[in-house]
Amino acid sequence: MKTISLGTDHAGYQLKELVKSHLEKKGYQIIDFGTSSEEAVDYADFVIPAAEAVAHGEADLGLVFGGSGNGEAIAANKVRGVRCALCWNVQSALLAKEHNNANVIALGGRMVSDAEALAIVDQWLEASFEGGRHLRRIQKVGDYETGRASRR
Ligand SMILES: O=C(CO)[C@H](O)[C@H](O)COP(=O)(O)O
Repeated sequence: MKTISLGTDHAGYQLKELVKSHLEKKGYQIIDFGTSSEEAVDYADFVIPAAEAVAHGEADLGLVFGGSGNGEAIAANKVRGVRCALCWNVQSALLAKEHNNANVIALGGRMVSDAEALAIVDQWLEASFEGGRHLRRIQKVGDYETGRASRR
């Protein structure tokens, strides 16, 4: 069974706990990088470690949470090797895997209902990367990230 890393700030804490319980019931291994309460914190301190766990191969996939998910996606995408997609509905989650092969997704706890969030997570986990033209595209992004190809 896959290992999934989790990271959140205070605004995503409740949703992180809900998703954690949902995934544990399904048998996933969880690495929880916190935060562990609704006390205000800075998302970079929790999201970047969760993203690094994916980049370093300690986790297969990662989930990051915040109020909107925007800053969390930005932070996760600073980690080399991470493709983090902000997901706000089931369709965006499906495409995050089928087209982008996102290895991390970001969710906004103030943006989606609990039911929507669980449906998003399940859709992303169940979907498959299509490859083909999408592989070529994510490879170009990866080549830029590793400095092998300038886009100018
Ligand atoms: O979504 C976020 C970043 O994109 C944060 O969760 C949000 O900015 C936290 O806001 P506040 O400190 O007002 O609770």
